[in-house]
Amino acid sequence: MNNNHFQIWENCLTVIKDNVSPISFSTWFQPIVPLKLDNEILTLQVPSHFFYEYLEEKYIDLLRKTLRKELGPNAKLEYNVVMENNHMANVKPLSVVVPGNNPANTKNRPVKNPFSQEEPSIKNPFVIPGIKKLQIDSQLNPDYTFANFIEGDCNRLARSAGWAVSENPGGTAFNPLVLYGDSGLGKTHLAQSIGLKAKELHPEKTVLYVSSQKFQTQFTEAIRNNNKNDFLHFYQMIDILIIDDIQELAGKEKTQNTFFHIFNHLHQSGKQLILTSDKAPIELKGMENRLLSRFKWGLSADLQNPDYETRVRILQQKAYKDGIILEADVIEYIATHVTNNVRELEGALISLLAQSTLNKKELNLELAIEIIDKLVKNTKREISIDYIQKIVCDHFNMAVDLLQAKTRKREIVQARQIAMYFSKSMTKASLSTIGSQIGKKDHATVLHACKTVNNLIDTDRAFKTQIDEINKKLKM
Ligand SMILES: Nc1ncnc2c1ncn2[C@@H]1O[C@H](COP(=O)(O)OP(=O)(O)OP(=O)(O)O)[C@@H](O)[C@H]1O
Repeated sequence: MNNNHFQIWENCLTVIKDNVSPISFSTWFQPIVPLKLDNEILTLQVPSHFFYEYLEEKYIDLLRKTLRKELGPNAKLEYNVVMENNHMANVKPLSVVVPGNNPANTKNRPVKNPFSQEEPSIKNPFVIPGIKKLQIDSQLNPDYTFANFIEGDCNRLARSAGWAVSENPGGTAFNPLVLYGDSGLGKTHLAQSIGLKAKELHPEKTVLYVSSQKFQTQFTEAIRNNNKNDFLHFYQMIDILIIDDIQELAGKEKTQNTFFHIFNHLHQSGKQLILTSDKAPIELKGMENRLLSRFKWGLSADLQNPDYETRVRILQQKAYKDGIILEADVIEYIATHVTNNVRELEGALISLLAQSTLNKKELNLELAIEIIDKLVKNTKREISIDYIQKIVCDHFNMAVDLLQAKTRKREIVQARQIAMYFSKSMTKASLSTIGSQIGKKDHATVLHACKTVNNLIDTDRAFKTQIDEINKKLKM
């Protein structure tokens, strides 16, 4: 048996070369430097932790086979990872045992788990090939299941894309899956449903939900404690990463930069990313272009305001879950008057229940009218696209349905443009959300509508008067 580590590794490389693509060979094997051979333990130096993990993930079988061929059945492999500043003094031993599971012999470099409160290190997350998965709390809310997420026209695409992703994480074209839409429309719920379902279907996968705010705080802390690499490595080990409210990273360049590396690593390794945002990626401000362009690689699916039928079904389901029976007229009343978003719908139901229980009042239409009217008056009304369409159509004395009609009739086209114009100026909805709700148009049509209305306001006095009147009605 040849004891020269260079020669042994050279022999291994000859076999490996025949078993991997030329690109993989030059990327993953040529940078490896054989350091020593101690009995049957070959020590290899790898350029980074990421590199080490990648080898472990993709090539451990090949490495095991080749090494055993060279050194016999007791062959073992040990990695040395070069730390970032490249000083040899900083080369940290990070041992991995091949093939025996012999944790007693291993020295492990703990990676700080930013989610762990008291004990910062994860125990041996990757000592034993094959059982090196992170054990972490996924931070998922068990109530946010697909079963509890009512489907409607407002969320159908997002929901089915989410379902597909949970069945085959990292294996669909929807990577990243970006869920976007206004506040309270179910982005967090849906994103977490995907995580829960994926965990159920693929228990071996590591799922993590994190809000952008928490991600940001952890990052700042990692920098302060000189743990940036651990932070990076922790996130690079996740199989399904869900980051909520990505718009909150706007302007945070360093965090974005780190997220960029995490994103690339995960995406390249076939891991799934699920992001939520209050705007379509195209409209996100303060984000690096290279990140934005990556968000567009997968699918961006929006969540819209639920229509009346969906609101009714959501209320029925929530009431059922709370174990109460609501008369149809009570549900209809709430669904008609609380139209902004699902969170407010839930709030209305909770107020109604509380009032009925605390004041021992019967939960009937009379109570619903009393409570909901107060609630609607007290909430600073966020004007919804539905409401704008209704007011615009009332003003022109036409049925609301006509705005959805496929027609080029001048009055209808103009009413549609006016509704789009007000939706853009009075709601936070994106151009595409507005377009899809008003006549199923695209964002370019909405943009054109806004320009046309602005031009007419400047040039046509009668038109401007109409706009002022509608504006007044909307603000009443
Ligand atoms: N389709 C739905 N079916 C049942 N419940 C829903 C649905 N959509 C939203 N909800 C409920 O509405 C509430 C608000 O949803 P969620 O927090 O997911 O909204 P969000 O879009 O993430 O809001 P934000 O942008 O403010 O974080 C949650 O309690 C959620 O369970």
